[in-house]
Amino acid sequence: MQALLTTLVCGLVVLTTLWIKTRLKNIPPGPPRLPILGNLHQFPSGSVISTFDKWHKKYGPIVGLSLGSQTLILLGNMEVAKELFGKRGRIYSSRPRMVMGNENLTQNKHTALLPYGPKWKIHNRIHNSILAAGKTQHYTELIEGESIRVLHHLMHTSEYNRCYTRFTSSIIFSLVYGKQLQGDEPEFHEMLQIAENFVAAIAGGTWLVDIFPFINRLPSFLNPWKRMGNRFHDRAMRLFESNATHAMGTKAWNFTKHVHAAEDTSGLTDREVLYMIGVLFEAGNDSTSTVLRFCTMAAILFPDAVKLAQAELDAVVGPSRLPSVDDLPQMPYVSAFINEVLRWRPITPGGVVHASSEDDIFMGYKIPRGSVLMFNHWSAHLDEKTYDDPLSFRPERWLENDNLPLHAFGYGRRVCPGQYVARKTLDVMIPRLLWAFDFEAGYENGVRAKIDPYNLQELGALLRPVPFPAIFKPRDEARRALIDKSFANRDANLDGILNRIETAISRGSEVK
Ligand code: HEM
Repeated sequence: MQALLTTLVCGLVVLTTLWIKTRLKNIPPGPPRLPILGNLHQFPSGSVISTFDKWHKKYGPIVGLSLGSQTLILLGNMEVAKELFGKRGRIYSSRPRMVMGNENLTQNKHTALLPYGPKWKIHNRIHNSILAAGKTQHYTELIEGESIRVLHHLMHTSEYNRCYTRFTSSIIFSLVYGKQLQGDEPEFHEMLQIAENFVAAIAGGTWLVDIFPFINRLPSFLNPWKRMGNRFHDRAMRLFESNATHAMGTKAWNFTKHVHAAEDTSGLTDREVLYMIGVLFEAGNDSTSTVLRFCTMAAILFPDAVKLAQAELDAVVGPSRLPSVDDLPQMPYVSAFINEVLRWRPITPGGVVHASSEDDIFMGYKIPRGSVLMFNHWSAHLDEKTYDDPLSFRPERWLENDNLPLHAFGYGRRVCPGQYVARKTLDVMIPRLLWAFDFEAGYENGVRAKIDPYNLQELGALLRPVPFPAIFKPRDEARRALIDKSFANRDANLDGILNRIETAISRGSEVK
């Protein structure tokens, strides 16, 4: 009996090894693999981005790895990402199976985790109905109004992190639920916590249930992953429902009303619709505010670039009015500064992973069906073949070459649908910050802090700077007075702003 068992186990091991070997034959080059384990033992436990970057430097722009039975393909420059996610998007636009993330925590309702298929297409169509470039042009008034609050707060508080989070959250919350956020509302904190818990749960390493998906079929009392998923999902659902109820009861236009009145949601349940709307807050608040944190870091570390941007702002705008997005075409250096922030520290260094749905051959290599593909934004944005002196923060590079690629928002069919809102938010806020303030490192225990541009936190798909103290010094009294006056006179009537958005959208007019 024991001999039979040993033969069976040995047979299974040999078959698995042969299967993996066949599957991995001719995949793109990568670090040497062990039988069965593949590259699991080399998989970084600390900084993923620096290990992947080393592999790209050694093996080229496309690196093949094996994690047990899973094939992982890293894409390290724009050309390969464009080819696979762009031209061959039909087969490279899905997501890998995520038992914990997709099936348990979000119960097949989170846009970013859905496989490519009919349900994702409905989410994407509806998201684009409100976030496309043509719609986003009408949100300038809302974003500019919120930006004045940021300038005013930064003159009175050193808590710029909270200030940026409130700013980006309030823009999305106003559009989606028709309510501006002051920063102390319970629903705001609950939304932030759900988003944070979601990122932490997805980032917290591989779940046992993802390695052995069959255990997810165990009954509830033996299945802590499902129980945790149910609790998490119900909590998010309750909040999305109560936010939507508030949104439907407001006087003015908002995204929730638009979806219910004007979009074809057949194919989704009512709860899926609420979730699809709620996802926008999760995806949109931390991302854009993190770019502002990196912008602040760059502004402290590179005062010469700030001076050049300020000289341009002074020439085009002067001290007696705030810059607006209409000024940007006359301010190439300031526009380049914004691009450079997005390039220098990509906030999603590995993008969001894709999965392939067919076997494919690329550059002579095999990419087996079901491979996981990661567009490595960090390596792509710091690639010395694409960018001269890539580690330096040099806005000038965008003026020297207007064909430089920038793909902070991903590529292909899964490209970020919020990219235009995000970019508009940065196009409003960054010039205003540069116009209003000089930037300095703050103090820690009475000593001037040393800001390290490599002091970064990798949390799942997100890259953030480790919080650092910063001082925002108004550049002169005239600017200080103008910010105070603009804050006092700002139009705080959100309903009016939202109604103007609705009118502009329904006319399809080109007003900003
Ligand atoms: C600077 C800010 C932002 C950056 C850098 C960013 C970046 C990204 C990236 C890299 C992806 C994955 C693309 C891929 O799979 O290839 C993504 C997905 C997504 N983003 Fe953004 N994003 C930002 C802001 C926003 C905003 C403001 C919203 C909503 C209002 C948003 C909504 C989404 C959604 C819903 C997805 C999932 C798309 C899908 O799976 O089909 N993002 N974003």
